[in-house]
Amino acid sequence: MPDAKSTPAGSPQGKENVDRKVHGESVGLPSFYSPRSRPIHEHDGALATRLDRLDRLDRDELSLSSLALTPTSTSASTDDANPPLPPPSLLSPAFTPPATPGTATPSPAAEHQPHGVPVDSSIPSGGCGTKRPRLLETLPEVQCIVRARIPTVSGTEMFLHLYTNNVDSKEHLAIVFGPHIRSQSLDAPREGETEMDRMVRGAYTGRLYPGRTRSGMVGGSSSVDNDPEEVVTPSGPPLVRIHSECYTGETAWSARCDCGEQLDEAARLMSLPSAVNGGIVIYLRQEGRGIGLGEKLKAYNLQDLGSDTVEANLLLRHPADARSYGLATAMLLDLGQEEIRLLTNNPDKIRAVEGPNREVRVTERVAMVPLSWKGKGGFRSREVEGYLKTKIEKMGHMLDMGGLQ
Ligand SMILES: Nc1nc2c(ncn2[C@@H]2O[C@H](COP(=O)(O)OP(=O)(O)OP(=O)(O)O)[C@@H](O)[C@H]2O)c(=O)[nH]1
Repeated sequence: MPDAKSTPAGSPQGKENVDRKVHGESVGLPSFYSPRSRPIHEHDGALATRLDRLDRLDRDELSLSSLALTPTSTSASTDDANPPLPPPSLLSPAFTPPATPGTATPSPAAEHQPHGVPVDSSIPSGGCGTKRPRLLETLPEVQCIVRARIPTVSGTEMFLHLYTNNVDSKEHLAIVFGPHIRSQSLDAPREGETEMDRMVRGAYTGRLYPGRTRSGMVGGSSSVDNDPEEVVTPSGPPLVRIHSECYTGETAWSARCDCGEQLDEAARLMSLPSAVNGGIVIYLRQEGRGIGLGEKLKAYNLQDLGSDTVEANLLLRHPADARSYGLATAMLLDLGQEEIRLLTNNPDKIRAVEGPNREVRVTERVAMVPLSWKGKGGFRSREVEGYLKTKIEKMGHMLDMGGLQ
């Protein structure tokens, strides 16, 4: 593959390379990406078959919550021109499930500190629900292709890591808070690369500055002794959020879900001075719980016609949740994390991210309580109440329904 020197990003050849298969991978990456340190695919021919199989698996075997629910509420006989006024709240205390550890709204004293509850998925009473998601036997292979420092509007800096993998052609991301968390696949030397190549793909220690000529990496491992900032000895696992892409909630200001708020809150918690063990948001491109944006928009129309979020998916012949988390597990391992504190209310996610052989262990679950339930801003809407209610009632989310008024 041509490197940065021979094929500039803006050149016609660079553009042409964007959609070209490289080493058998449909990575769709521009030509200025550095070569992989090792080929992920040994046999190009097997890839299409594998992707096809995984595509099908996504809908069956990888489905975390293929609930056998029969859609019920789509047959509303109301006149389209005169829809009934929504009730003040969709929720009744009668639905409140028994208290589950970690579901309560945290006390004001705890508001600046993400407090979690210990979990252990290996025992039934471990706080991870009872369902066992079906997982692939082996984890996907991932490689961090490039990393860059991102100063954020809150003043905190983070490092954005872009990954490719051997199961799909999407660019999954890890948003890393804490300079001590490093990607092994990024730091590994690549054949024929120069020091400038290494710095351009983000495999350097410390900070870049105009005129810098050395990456600060020796023999594939980071020599962090030249940057005291990176000499951090974590005293425990980092805080991790596994976030699934949500264009509507993160970009289009949707009040149908709390995805945008959750992403912001995860970043805020990971930026706290007390977050000395660092934090990672694994940002997976599985829009709409894996069904894609187009199908999610259809689901929204079905929701406006009376279905809840699960029923709408089923009516469209999708599983209630078509996501998988093997890529997240593999990315966490690449970032050197075998134990994590996970920000979630979703018990399926805990088990799934641990991997088929518990390659990663979730030691603690930190609840994601909507900000408005805590009286800390956020927003309320009829739609988000329905969304959260369905998560609690049908998808086993560990949230205290009492937060819904
Ligand atoms: N199909 C479908 N997907 C939705 C809907 N609303 C949000 N989503 C998607 O749901 C995903 C967000 O789920 P998460 O925030 O990871 O929530 P979760 O796994 O259910 O649980 P938490 O970790 O507790 O937040 C994103 O991919 C959204 O695009 C909906 O109405 N229908």
